[in-house]
Amino acid sequence: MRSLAVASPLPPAAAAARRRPRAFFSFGREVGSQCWKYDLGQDQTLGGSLRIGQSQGSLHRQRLTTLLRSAAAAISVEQDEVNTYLPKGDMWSVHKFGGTCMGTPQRIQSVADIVLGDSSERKLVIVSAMSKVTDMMYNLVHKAQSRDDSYTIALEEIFEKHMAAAKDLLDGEDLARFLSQLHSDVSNLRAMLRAIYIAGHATESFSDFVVGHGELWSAQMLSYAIKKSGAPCSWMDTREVLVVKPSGSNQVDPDYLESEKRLQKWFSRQPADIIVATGFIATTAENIPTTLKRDGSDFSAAIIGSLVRARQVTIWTDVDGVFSADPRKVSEAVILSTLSYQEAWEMSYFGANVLHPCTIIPVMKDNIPIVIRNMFNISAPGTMICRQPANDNGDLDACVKSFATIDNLALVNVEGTGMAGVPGTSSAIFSAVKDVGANVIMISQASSEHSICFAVPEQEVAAVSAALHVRFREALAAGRLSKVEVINGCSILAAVGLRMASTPGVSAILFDALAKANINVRAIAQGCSEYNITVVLKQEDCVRALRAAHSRFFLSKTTLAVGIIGPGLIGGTLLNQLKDQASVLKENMNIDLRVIGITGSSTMLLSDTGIDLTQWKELLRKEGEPADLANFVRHLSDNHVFPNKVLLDCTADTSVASHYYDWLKKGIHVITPNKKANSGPLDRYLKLRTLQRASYTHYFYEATVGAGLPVISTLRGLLETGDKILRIEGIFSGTLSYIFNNFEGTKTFSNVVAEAKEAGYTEPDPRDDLSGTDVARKVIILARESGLRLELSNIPVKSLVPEALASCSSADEFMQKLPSFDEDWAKQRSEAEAAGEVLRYVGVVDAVNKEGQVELRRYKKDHPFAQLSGSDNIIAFTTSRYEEQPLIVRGPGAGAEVTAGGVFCDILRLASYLGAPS
Ligand SMILES: NC(=O)c1ccc[n+]([C@@H]2O[C@H](COP(=O)([O-])OP(=O)(O)OC[C@H]3O[C@@H](n4cnc5c(N)ncnc54)[C@H](O)[C@@H]3O)[C@@H](O)[C@H]2O)c1
Ligand SMILES: N[C@@H](CCO)C(=O)O
Ligand code: NA
Repeated sequence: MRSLAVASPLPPAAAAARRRPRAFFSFGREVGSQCWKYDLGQDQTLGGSLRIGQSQGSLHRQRLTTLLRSAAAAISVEQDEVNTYLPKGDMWSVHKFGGTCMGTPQRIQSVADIVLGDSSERKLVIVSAMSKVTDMMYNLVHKAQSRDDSYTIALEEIFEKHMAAAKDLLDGEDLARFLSQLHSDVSNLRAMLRAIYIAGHATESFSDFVVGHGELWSAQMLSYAIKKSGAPCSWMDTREVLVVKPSGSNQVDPDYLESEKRLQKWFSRQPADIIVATGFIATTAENIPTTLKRDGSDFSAAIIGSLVRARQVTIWTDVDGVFSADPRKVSEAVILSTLSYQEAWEMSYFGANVLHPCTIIPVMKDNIPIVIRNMFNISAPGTMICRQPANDNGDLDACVKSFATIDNLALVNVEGTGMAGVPGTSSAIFSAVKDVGANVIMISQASSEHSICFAVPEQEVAAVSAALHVRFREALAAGRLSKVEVINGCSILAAVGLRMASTPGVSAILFDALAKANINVRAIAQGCSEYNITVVLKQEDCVRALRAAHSRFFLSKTTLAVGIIGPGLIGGTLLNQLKDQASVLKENMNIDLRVIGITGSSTMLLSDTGIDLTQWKELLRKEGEPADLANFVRHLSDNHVFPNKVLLDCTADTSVASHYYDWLKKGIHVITPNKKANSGPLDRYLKLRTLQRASYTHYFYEATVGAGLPVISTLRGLLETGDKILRIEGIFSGTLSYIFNNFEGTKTFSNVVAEAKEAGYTEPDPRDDLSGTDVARKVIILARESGLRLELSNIPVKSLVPEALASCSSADEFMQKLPSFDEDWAKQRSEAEAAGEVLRYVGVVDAVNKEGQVELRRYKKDHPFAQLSGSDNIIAFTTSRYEEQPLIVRGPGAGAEVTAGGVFCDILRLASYLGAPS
């Protein structure tokens, strides 16, 4: 049972007057019931006409109040002395409307409607000045004290603004009353500003007095607007009630006792069910007007909420509630339904636009919930800030409530062997920091005590560093301290959540998300309260880090920004597959793929948020800019919105492939069907793989061998589970497979080659296929994957390109001249046929002898290699485990759809490595 005392003893002087009646009333409310109990004191005689004896029972609050009032009236006790009128407790609901909510007469009317729509018995409404008015008022004072006489015009504008609003909103007597007050206030202000103008100076209290008029006028307008609908409503100048004392720079402490007394007094004079009170302004104990400084109106609402023990304080604003991260930086940020006081506190510290921490203190002590709601979307339930978050579902991911960032910081690192075990070092460091007035945002010291690092705002770091150099001059000279180092360009990312405390694994998830987004963490701090994990990172990584962490904790998508190089046959087909599958991936697998760049060899198309894939070709043609690979890659790596980025190289270009190392180094994942990197110079290949294995950056190339067939993944599976590769043998060329499967005597050789090219099986230049180079590359790729250190030149290759055509300047010329060799080919074919054999072009990785071969062989017609059709590849793995019967992978090994499908599989593999569900 909570005591809700509504009466206070009379002052001793009054109590001493025996003839005067005394009234000690106390009210209590049974938790969970609407029954009010009263106990009307001790056998009191309240004058001749009214006698209330010992009495106890249930009575409705309203009837009791009426009773008390008539008792007071009947015995003609001065109201001040009876002092029993301010009820407290659950009947009160406090609302606060900021400047934006009070921005126009229409909005003020909506505010009135919201207040009237609240069914609470009593309502206390705190309002700010109409939007921009506070700034206009400060500007008035500024102008006047700088002797700029345009202050008179500025004052006139303010007057006009309020007059116009009032005329829109009110009518009749109320309008007249308001306008007359406005006139009189403005003429007082004019006089006061004139004085400031002459003096060339305004004291803080003068300035506070002037500025507070914005709230006075908006409170009056709203109270008249509410009254207009017939509800009894008074307005309150909180300077009569709210007493505060300054406490440090730009801060005040409320005097609750004195404020409560004054509020009682005010209420006993003007009891009303709806009170509209001015936010922001207050008074000192000496009755000098002042303000509540930062976020003052929220603070007013919280203090008054506490004074009346409100059941709830609602802060109305223009957002749906508190977001899990800044929605300008994380588009998937969600509205939180509840937050604990501590969480709100932590978040507001980190600049999340929640509440000023001081706003939480008054309500926290009385356990009053604050609800943040959107007055422009009243269907949104908003965010409730209260003691116990209600939506604890025991889920590890739900431990983090929100993420916040602070930019423009510098880290200071003080390091040296002379610090360990020497008491007073940190005190000396921070007293030097204090002396230059810098604000320390975060501190971290490892237990070895050899270094202390802390973050300060970047603009304060020069002074801090200079002060430390002076303070530690001797220690630095003597080598006890080795350095005072400044690291500029830092940001803080903080994860906030009450339930992180004592839940293992939260930091692991956070750091895993950061590592996967290739973000380097420079410093870490977590207090033992465990509400907050703070990491310091490079400012340029900050938004990406925020998004990576947020998407890992908040069921939002694994977002992958994709850059496609080479929108030719494979690249173009892939783009179409991505277009068709994007929404399914989003829905079913929480993967959000955004193609933010496409570059061909002459034109490129860039987008910050994602290219519309239904018309990528048209957009590339119409809106494309000249291709520039360096700029293209920069576009991707400079994009700080998407945490994960991948470049898809769908060219056959050696020079594009030569950049993979740099891209991986930048933290950009690489996926490709291009064989050039893995079959290029061995040292480069090894360097690339070493880098990739040492980082969280991925490099996938399944489509380089057997197109979409699971060749690389099968080989890896065998190797990783400890199997030993003995031999890999097969038909690795879709083109050559197609050619020999279809070169059966009915068509010429050159015709079949043209068909293979037409079907999209060949390399951009079919000579790469016919020369055996393409097969040799695949053999090299598989050999290296199996651990052999071979160069392309180590593999003897039987070329099918007639020597005379090797020097053709283009693929077209080659195709034109090829028919002149048809006869030779017809001859070779019939010789094989006569022997009951077929021609097949095969590749071999001989892991035992550490060598590879690529050659045209003849096989009996019943050999498995002779049974293929279309562009089939067949790859036989002979291993320790598959020694008798090889493991065989077979199927179409070239062609646009299957190859693009193989690349797509790699993209999804990447997404799943990055945290998408598998
Ligand atoms: N066709 C298949 O069945 C198949 C199968 C597996 C792997 N691959 C590989 O896929 C890759 C693409 O083959 P494709 O058939 O789509 O070739 P393609 O010639 O149709 O497409 C390549 C595209 O890359 C562009 N390009 C070339 N150099 C570029 C550069 N430096 N910068 C930007 N763009 C550039 C070209 O303009 C063209 O649009 C090749 O590496 C190939 O080996 C193809
Ligand atoms: N040109 C290649 C494409 C697949 O890598 C082939 O024919 O096999
Ligand atoms: Na493959």
